[in-house]
Amino acid sequence: MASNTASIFSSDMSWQDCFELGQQLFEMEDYNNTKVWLRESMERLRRHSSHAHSQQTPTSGPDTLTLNKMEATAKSLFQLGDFDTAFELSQRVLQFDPKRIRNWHLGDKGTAPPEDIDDGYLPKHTDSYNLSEEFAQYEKVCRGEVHPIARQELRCRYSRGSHPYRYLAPLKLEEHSLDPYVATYHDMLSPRKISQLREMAVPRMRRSTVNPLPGGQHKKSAFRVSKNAWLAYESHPTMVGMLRDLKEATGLDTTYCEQLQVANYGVGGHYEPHWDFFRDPNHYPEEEGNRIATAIFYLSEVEQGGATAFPFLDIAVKPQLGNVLFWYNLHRSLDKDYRTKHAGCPVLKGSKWIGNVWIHEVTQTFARPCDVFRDHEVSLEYEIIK
Ligand SMILES: O=C(O)CCC(=O)C(=O)O
Ligand SMILES: [Fe+2]
Repeated sequence: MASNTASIFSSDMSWQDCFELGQQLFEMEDYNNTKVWLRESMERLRRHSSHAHSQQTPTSGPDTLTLNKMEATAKSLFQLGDFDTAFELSQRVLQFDPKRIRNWHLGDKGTAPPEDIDDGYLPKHTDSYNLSEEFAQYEKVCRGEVHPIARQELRCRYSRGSHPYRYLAPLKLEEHSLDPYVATYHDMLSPRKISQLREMAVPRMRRSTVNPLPGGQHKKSAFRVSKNAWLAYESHPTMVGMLRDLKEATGLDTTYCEQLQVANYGVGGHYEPHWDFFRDPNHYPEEEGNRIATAIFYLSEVEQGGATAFPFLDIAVKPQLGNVLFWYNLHRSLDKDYRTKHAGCPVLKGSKWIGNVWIHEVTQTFARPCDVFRDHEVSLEYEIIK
């Protein structure tokens, strides 16, 4: 499979990439696929090291941390009864650090400490969701199997947004869908500002969580595999500027936004289909209202995978450094627009960084007035999983 992917995209996956994928799958309790990827990874590591040996070039084997992970994974696989894969992993560990055999004879006292104790952990979506048409469609869109139909009305154009300054410096706008409205603003953040943001976020990054119940505990979940940090806009002029630019572009008032959420996905990282609006009013402050719109600032590109996908709209947006993907989560009537279900597709190669801005509904009355008629019915059928 790894070589198939490589032949399509003409780039190869390293043994570390395959190992990372295997580990993610293990975390998701997908043991059949775990086995395939871990074995592929070990085979590649074996080939990599024997090639280096035959060329008489010094090879940099796995570092201590990786060896610890390999050892811990082998142990878990052994306990699950997958002796062959456990054996294969152990062989590679011993190849690079033969002294470890002594620890194994000492039992638990000698093994590497677990990296992170998981207290609350939610499984992936239910099996029935993974078998649904909707999920199959999500996977298709992530693979780039989209069928652009009747999109003649969509344009790439210069936009003056809502500020006179933008007559001099118009924005580069690419429309993906008019109803619901989904668009990209190109070149909104310079590489220098992106580096600043990422540097500010790194020390605060923690494993992302989801919170299914209002007031409930935030939990790690296999349907959202990433790390994130929250940054206060006022803490740096770059972030103040991001809100100002968004306001100029969209006309929306950015007074009521959550803090900036910087997120990072490694290989295998993803965020399965979800809505950004809250379904339960207890989840958001009444005086701010629900999340009317989302703006994703792309803080990196991704070599393979990692698109933002809208399964119902047949849209997959590839991260492009400095671009902003913007959409409305609510109808003009402020009803939830169920067509806006979206996902962060799995990263296959590289690393993905984004900055999420969530703009709330209060104070947008003049920027986005409602129509004479309530316009929510078109999206109701998308609430139900098929
Ligand atoms: O990673 C992406 O492209 C989407 C992220 C997202 O939907 C979210 O953080 O709510
Ligand atoms: Fe989202």
